[in-house]
Amino acid sequence: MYSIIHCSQLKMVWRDPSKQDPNLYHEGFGNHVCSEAVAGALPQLGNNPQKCAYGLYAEQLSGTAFTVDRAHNQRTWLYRIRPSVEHDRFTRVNHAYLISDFSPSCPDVHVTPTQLRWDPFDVPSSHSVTDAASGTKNSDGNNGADGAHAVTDAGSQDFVDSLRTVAGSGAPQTKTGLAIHVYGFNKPMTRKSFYNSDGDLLLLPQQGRLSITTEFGTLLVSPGEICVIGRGMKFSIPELPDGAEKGCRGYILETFCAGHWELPDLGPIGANGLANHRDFKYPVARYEDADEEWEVVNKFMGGLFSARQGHCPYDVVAYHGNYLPYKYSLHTFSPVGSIGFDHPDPSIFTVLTMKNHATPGTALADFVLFPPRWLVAENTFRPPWFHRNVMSEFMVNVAGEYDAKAGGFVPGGASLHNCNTAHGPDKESFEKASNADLKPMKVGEGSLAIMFESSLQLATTGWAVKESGKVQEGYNSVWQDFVPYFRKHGLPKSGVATGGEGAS
Ligand SMILES: O=C(O)Cc1cc(O)ccc1O
Ligand SMILES: [Fe+2]
Repeated sequence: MYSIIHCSQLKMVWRDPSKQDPNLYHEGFGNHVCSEAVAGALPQLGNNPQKCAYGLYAEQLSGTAFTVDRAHNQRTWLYRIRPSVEHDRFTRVNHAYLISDFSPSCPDVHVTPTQLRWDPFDVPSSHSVTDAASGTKNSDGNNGADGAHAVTDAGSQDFVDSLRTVAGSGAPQTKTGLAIHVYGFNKPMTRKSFYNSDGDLLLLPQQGRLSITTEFGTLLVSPGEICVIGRGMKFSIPELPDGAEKGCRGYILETFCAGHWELPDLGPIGANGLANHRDFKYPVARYEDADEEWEVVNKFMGGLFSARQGHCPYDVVAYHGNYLPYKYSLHTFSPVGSIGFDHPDPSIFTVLTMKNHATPGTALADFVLFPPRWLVAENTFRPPWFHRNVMSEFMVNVAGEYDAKAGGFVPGGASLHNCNTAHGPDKESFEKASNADLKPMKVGEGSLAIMFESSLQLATTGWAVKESGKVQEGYNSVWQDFVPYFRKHGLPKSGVATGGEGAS
């Protein structure tokens, strides 16, 4: 897991980025990676020689405190054309829909234990030009010291403009909690770079492939894949995919805590299975040496701040380290399941976990997948059972149909079943599954549903439950009028156990 990997494609001093294979990645979750776009750009010894090769500047980006134990310590050394610090002062930019205060008394927040389900959130089409579509607007200034300005024109939106917070808990300032956002953009980020000081971002594209430029190189992330961009890493989405008239939509899980995603322990499953190390892909170094006006937007303590700089921030010629953005194809997940009886807990489908080290076994967040799989369990109600989970469950349908819902949970849509909120199969799915012929059957073919599961209670935003207009008002009616079959057995209206005769 902690081996050093060198980019094997280095045959000459410099590689032409236009000829770069878009499928060239380093592989292996948690690896220390060495990558050079110019041979010899990495120091032969140490991290910060008196003079770096090619006159590059050495810069360390840490992802954990310097003192974190070796197994969890993350940092990367960047060798770049200019140091990142060469930028102007930050000015405050208001963003109307990015929320980071989830206390129940906050006016932007709407708290309810009721089951919630959303139709797909809107994505502006390539020609939409309404004011309302713009997520960012001028602020009144910030403490008088920094001026304020808008970062976007009204109308079409880029990735940053389009961010809308749906739900969350905790606060970035104290590095506790998480937020769930949705994006829907139709405009490239032109000479605009973004980094998040509030936490790691797990991006789940649902519509439209993302071409993500990062300081470490490029990641192409299609629906069916996820990517993780760590706290402090700069990135841009500078182009729209071919045929992107419908725009790009996806969900983001932002984790505020100081830790990072880990592969779950496998326990008795053994050394292999679920998400395998080698299927995690890291970008290869790639740089632009350009003196041009760039805007760097930083999300910091829940707010957006913007600074200008006169050079392209993607000027990293070489890097080595283990604090890196990465992508993962959900199609490479190797599921395990019940081959006897009973429907197992969905923790068997955990792709990545964000551990809460204060409460072992109870994750701040788990990223869970419902992959295509065979169901063979005998004498079993095979879909998810009725349950009241102590963890909160935010689900997204990326594609196809989810087996516990007979409709309504549509691709691009989402649902939230909060801490202790009862849910499970709807009436139609219950009747169908409890009378089904239990032949081996494949579920989930061509479909993809995921869950952000959290030990925290999740507050929803006013935008998500009201302004967006996407909440399905009648959702909870799918669980009404279950037949009380018990009554067909002619038993008395009340009863009581007589003693310990049933104890095991
Ligand atoms: O509620 C859901 O659909 C998610 C889920 C799936 C499952 O198989 C078991 C429990 C669970 O919460
Ligand atoms: Fe559930």
